[in-house]
Amino acid sequence: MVLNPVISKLSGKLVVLASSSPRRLEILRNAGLRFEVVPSWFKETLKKGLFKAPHEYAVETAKQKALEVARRMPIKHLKTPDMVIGADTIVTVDGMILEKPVDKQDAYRMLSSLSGKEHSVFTGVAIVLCHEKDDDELDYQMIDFYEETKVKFADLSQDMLWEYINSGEPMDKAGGYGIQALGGMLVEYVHGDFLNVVGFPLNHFCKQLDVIYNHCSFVNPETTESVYDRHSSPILIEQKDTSTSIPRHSSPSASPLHKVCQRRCAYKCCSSFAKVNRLSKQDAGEIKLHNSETTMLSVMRSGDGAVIDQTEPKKGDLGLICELMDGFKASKALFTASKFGLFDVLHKKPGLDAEQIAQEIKASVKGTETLLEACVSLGLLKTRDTGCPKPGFENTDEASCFLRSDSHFSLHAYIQHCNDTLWPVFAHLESAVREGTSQHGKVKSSTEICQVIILQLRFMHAMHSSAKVAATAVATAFDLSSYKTACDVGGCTGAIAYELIKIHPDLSVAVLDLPAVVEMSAPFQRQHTDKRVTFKAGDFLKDELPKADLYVLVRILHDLTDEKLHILLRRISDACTPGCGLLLSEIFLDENRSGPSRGLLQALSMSEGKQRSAAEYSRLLKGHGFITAQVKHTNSLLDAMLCTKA
Ligand SMILES: O=c1[nH]cc([C@@H]2O[C@H](COP(=O)(O)OP(=O)(O)OP(=O)(O)O)[C@@H](O)[C@H]2O)c(=O)[nH]1
Repeated sequence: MVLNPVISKLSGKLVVLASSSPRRLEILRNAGLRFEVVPSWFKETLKKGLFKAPHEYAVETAKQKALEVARRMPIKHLKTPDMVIGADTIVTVDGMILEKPVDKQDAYRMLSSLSGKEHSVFTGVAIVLCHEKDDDELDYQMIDFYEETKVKFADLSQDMLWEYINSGEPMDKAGGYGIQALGGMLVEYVHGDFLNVVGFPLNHFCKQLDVIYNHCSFVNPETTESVYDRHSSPILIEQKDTSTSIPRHSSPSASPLHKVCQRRCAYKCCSSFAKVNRLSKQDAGEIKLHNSETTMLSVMRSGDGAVIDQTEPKKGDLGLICELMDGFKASKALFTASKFGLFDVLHKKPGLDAEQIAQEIKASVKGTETLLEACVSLGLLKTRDTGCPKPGFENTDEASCFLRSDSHFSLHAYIQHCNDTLWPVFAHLESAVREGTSQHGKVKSSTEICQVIILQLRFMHAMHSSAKVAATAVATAFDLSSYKTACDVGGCTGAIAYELIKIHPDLSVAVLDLPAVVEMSAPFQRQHTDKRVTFKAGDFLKDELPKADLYVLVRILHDLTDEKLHILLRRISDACTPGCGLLLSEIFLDENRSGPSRGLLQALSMSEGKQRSAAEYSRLLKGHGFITAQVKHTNSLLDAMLCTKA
């Protein structure tokens, strides 16, 4: 028998606490909840500056912790949980967010900033409701909320502070104190939920369970039907079209588009608001559930059921517009840092200060300082306390992984391509839109002919680097064990081919590309000794295609005119016998063409071709005798589709 009947609704379900915090475990165990503990591997590195309010940071971190476990469990633990709970506790004082101290000095800095003052403790909580799917994708709904508690600290003397720090208690606790133990002695008063300070707002959590299990029937992921309160209490849901595919390991970037489609919420949370997100198997579609206190939208339905959006301006909208207005500045800051080799310098010598970095990259100190600060704000660099007045700088994990020129997944060359080729093309976007033509010609005409080869090589470097990042997702998208020979049509440097043979030991791949490309791709193959990848020079629109039982088309079709596209598909179809496969990899647009932004923005600079949805590609291929067997939204740079020749 448990005090809160809602807890009992979870009996028989696989509930997972995505946390290593012993306090959260204890709070939930004491409440009678039965669950497994699977600590999250999500690193708490979200860029705080990107959040409008501190609680949003805590909530987002909680979401990412929970999602990481929800995604990992079916793969690593071979079971899909019914519910995953994630939480993140932070302390805010004087506009700063304090998490767990990294060392004693950090604990001292935190505790002295709290001394004699009132501060806020926020715990963000995420509840992920998972739905098992036939394929290996995960459908889930996300409920998130936060709780705020105010705590006032007494004046703390130096002795007291150090005695407390030396007790060891502060180290694994947000803000550097544990209110439930020795830290309780530092506290003058607490306004709000005590357990929230300890790490988990139990009361609010139970109220949310009540909403989930007693008051709401959630959206059916298959039909995207509306949410209705069983007791007809009005619900307002804002459906956000997050059509941009979100990399499974990254923090979500919400698409700007909002579609309002629901009713009002009767449930009132005490101090916070609740959100319900739904991300389908394409990680698309987000739904927010507001309580009536925070409702800023009024929604009506017209006679034909269409939604009339009477949205009043709200603060969030300005944030979105500012983000878009500044987007080009952020891109250029990344390109510039990359061009100066900043991420390579900081990889070799982490912790350098601005002056030392300026010397290394041969730039002005003032300019370097400004660039470094911008990079920190964008989450590309982080500062390091060197004990000197000037901070040191180091790469974030993302920069280490993708921005160094020598890392395995380096996007350095692709970023240079963005800077040197795409940036000037986008400067002509107005003309491109007005005239409906690509502006590549205009930009290229100013280029010396002798530079063409250098440009071609740079382009190959760019394609190679982005192909390497996408390669694993493409190569692992489907079971290709029944194919023995493949032809990567327009396979350039062989980045995809080498990944394919790595994943599929019985496969050998012939890469077909133009003679000049094959010639220039030699330096990219030096590190590879495997003879299962061969290169054949030829024009895929004219020359004979190598015989294979699997044809691979990665980022080819979107760039071709309709005429060329049909020529190529007809040629591949003619080369195929029944049962042969076609592996197509592109960015697949949503069926309503509302995203993902990566695909739609790329279309703005495309010379001849067209971006398409999976269904559109499927129809095209069907016209050439290929039946689509499987489609995979990989959440990497490219999606994939496997078809069979009928
Ligand atoms: O008074 C107290 N305040 C805070 C705590 C504990 O502090 C940590 C907060 O850190 P976080 O939210 O990042 O959670 P982790 O411990 O790292 O575990 P996760 O696996 O969930 O990331 C939390 O443990 C609080 O309980 C305290 O004990 N007293």
